Amino acid sequence: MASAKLNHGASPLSAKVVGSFAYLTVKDRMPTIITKVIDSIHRNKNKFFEEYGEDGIEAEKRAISFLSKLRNEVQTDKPILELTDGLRDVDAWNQHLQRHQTVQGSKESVSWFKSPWLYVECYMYRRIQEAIWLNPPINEFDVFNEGKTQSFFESQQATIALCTFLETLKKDKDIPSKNLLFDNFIKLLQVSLWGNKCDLSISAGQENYQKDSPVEALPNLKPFVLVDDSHMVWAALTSSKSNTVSGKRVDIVLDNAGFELVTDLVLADFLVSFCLADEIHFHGKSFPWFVSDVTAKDFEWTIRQTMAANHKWMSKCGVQWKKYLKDGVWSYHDHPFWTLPHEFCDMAVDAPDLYTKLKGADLILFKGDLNYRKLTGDRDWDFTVSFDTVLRGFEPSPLCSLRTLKANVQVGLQPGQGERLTSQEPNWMTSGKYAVIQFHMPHVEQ
Ligand SMILES: O=P(O)(O)OC[C@@]1(O)O[C@H](CO)[C@@H](O)[C@@H]1O
Ligand SMILES: [Mn+2]
Repeated sequence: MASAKLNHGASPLSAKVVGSFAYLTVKDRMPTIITKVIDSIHRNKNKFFEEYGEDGIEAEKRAISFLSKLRNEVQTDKPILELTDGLRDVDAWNQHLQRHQTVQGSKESVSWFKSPWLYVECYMYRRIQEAIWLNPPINEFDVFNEGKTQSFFESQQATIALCTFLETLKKDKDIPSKNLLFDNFIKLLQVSLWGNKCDLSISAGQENYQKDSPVEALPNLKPFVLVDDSHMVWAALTSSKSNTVSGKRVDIVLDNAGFELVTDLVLADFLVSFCLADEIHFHGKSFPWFVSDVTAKDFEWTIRQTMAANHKWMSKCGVQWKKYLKDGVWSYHDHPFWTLPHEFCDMAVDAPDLYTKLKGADLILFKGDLNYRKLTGDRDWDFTVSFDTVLRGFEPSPLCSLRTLKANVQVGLQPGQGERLTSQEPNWMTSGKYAVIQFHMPHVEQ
């Protein structure tokens, strides 16, 4: 891996700043998440015994002791350690650690409270994975599975409403006018945007699900969309410039399982059903990540559950999604880069294969807050700096971030807009109440 530039741009958010959201996350929310992981492993003790006998119990104990040690390292601001579990991303992580040690001047200075928040928060999830992975036979256990499945079941009513909305559109035999198609596209894009409100890591695993009809709620949410580039997304999707030989491809870089994933699948179904895309590539995580993020297992499970639902339109959607996958119209991809702590501007150098793959898309939708933090480098940018500027050359294809605000980074606002919000609602950047739809078109012809 070539050396990356850690020093590009404004300073990274960090728990160094006492009282900041990053500080409160490292101090309170991250230890709480580790405690919940320990609880979840402990609750499954009987299951491990049934499956693996005494070996399962021993592994449970060892994993819990790894995790207790990890929690102590966070709480006492210990140096970040090298990974030792031999997984394929170990070198990338350890090289990244060395870069930080070089920049910060010593091994001791790279620690939970002194280093960039983005780095240490990602590292915590990787260490949780290490604790599981190093302890066979429970090494395939998803410590966040219960929360993800619960959030799916608890959003059932909203899922039914959304699937019914989609199937009603499809049933209408008339070819929709371009205006109607646009209106419905905007609706489903916004539903997918607000689906991002339902992540479990911001609430440290507390219940967080969608109860109402997501489409009907949209007009009330409009004032909370601070930047709305959806017209540009539409233009990118409907321009004739795209690759007509192999068809139009939309990539969705997924965020959370549960209701958010349902909103993404419905949007993807709409794009294909109304010929706005010929192919959808979904990108997920290769191990459990940030409490609620989608893994391959979650993706398959969600489609299976949707198919099996006891509701005509919901199960019809599930059957259609399964068929899209079988026919190769939809495909699921994971790449180790998505679970590294790197800013996306380093992708071209640090994961050139993924960057090249993304270049094949006509549009990339980046879901959620963590993807926004990685797009912007999780830095203390001025609110008015442009989205184009902070991407710092990351432009594999036309791209759009659909994100509800849950971290102190926001760019592309009007002069005074951020300051006004700060004076009215001090926690506007972290409450999940506000959102952005931010688009970027590459400067050079792809
Ligand atoms: O990417 P997502 O699921 O929208 O949000 C992830 C998240 O909850 O995790 C961090 C909190 O610890 C924040 O960056 C962010 O709010
Ligand atoms: Mn997430």
